[in-house]
Amino acid sequence: KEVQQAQQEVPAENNTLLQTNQWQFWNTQPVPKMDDPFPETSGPIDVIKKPEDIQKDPYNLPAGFEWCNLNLKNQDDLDQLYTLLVENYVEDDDNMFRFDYSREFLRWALSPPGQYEDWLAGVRVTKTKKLVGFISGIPVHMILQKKEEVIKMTEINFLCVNKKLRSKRLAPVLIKEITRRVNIKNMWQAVYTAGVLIPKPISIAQYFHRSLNPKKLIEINFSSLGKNQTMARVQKLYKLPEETTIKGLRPFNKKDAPTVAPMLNKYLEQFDLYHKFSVEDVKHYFAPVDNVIYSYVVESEDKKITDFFSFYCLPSTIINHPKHNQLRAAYSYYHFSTATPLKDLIYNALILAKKYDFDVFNALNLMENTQFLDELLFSPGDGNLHYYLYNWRLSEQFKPSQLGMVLV
Ligand SMILES: CCCCCCCCCCCCCC(=O)SCCNC(=O)CCNC(=O)[C@H](O)C(C)(C)COP(=O)(O)OP(=O)(O)OC[C@H]1O[C@@H](n2cnc3c(N)ncnc32)[C@H](O)[C@@H]1OP(=O)(O)O
Ligand SMILES: CNCCCN(C)c1ncc(F)c(N2CC(C(=O)NCc3cnc4ccccn34)C2)n1
Repeated sequence: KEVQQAQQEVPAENNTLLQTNQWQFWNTQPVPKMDDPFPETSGPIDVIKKPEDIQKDPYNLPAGFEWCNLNLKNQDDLDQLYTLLVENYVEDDDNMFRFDYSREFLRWALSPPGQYEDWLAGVRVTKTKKLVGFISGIPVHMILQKKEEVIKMTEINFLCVNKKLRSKRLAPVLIKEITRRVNIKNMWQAVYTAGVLIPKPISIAQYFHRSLNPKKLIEINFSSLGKNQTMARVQKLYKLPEETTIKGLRPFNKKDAPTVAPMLNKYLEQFDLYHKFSVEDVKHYFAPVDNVIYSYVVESEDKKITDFFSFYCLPSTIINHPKHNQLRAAYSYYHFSTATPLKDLIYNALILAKKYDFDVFNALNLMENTQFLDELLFSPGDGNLHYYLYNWRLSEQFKPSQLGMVLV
């Protein structure tokens, strides 16, 4: 009571000394505090535990709610997850856009090789069975700085609580429950990203956008006309050829997986954080699926694969716009180059994205992406993507160029 009283008297910005409620949940978790110093060597934060130390039963939910495992092969579960996210998932700060991950996309992103059936954790209203909360984990083999050490961990994503149930501390319960389900599988680390700042980012990447349909982007206020720019001038500036320009460019197919996997892993070795792709992973993640994932290889005269790029399809709902209701966005995913310069590969990705009627092509400034952002006319976005590790303290802050992994 007296703290609240004191906080009222002291202006918010400088009552941090009195701040007793900041990071109330995250301060209980094995993640670095915002102002922790860096240790000599990287390593786990928590005491080493065993699966048998982990509680067997799920965390308690408020009365009237129950846990469920989603099975995305079941159309009804898939519909419920799609509906929860399309109505309640990430929006920009001005609430103009909300992600619209499609059903096909969710099945692709959440059913990789080795997936566990209890890592798609949902919360339902007991009476109506309506899905009102969700969090997902998928298994990944991560390489962290030391090239020979592969850490089996989970990649967490799609944390979502129905808008009507916000600020009831449901997120910590979802996070603790997925942690329990991962620990039981003898895995103790996680990787995740978020637009929000929480303790404690290992790196902060920035979004960049390349206009493909500038007229629509300006109409929906995604972009704006520069002061001495006309619409005609802007459309000319961003115009792309009808056809691709790289000889030997063709869609990736599953038969390429045994060749592409080792080449992709080799390319990613230059970074300090990335995951190792099995041949099965490459088959799953890169087999083209319309309106989900687009992947291409460059094949030389003697049928050798020399280069690879991919982008994923993530539309956004345009909230309350009279003329447009969907922004079609393509996001740069994984690539490698051994013969064709990266900027030529991505230039061809732009040509293909335009051909598939995307409005914008987004990329982060991680991996070697800064090599092409300026030349291919990307502009910096307002979104930052914070990268996080759970239960792992790094010996240094990573620059985005040290990151070799893209989450959807
Ligand atoms: C070893 C295995 C470990 C596995 C787990 C690894 C960790 C995984 C971590 C999750 C990775 C997710 C990756 C993605 O999916 S990032 C995308 C997250 N989803 C959205 O932004 C969708 C729209 N928003 C919502 O649905 C809700 O606002 C959510 C569910 C996000 C919070 O619900 P609500 O707004 O009703 O709040 P609350 O009262 O329940 O809880 C408040 C507490 O929650 C902390 N909070 C708020 N937003 C986030 C966030 N994005 N990551 C982590 N923590 C977050 C907040 O700081 C506060 O804690 P503290 O400040 O008091 O300490
Ligand atoms: C945990 N998963 C990480 C990736 C999720 N991804 C794709 C994402 N995470 C945070 C962002 F900041 C972001 N941005 C793309 C940039 C952008 O396009 N901003 C305008 C915009 C259009 N639609 C939306 C929807 C929500 C937020 C901003 N939006 C900013 N993307």
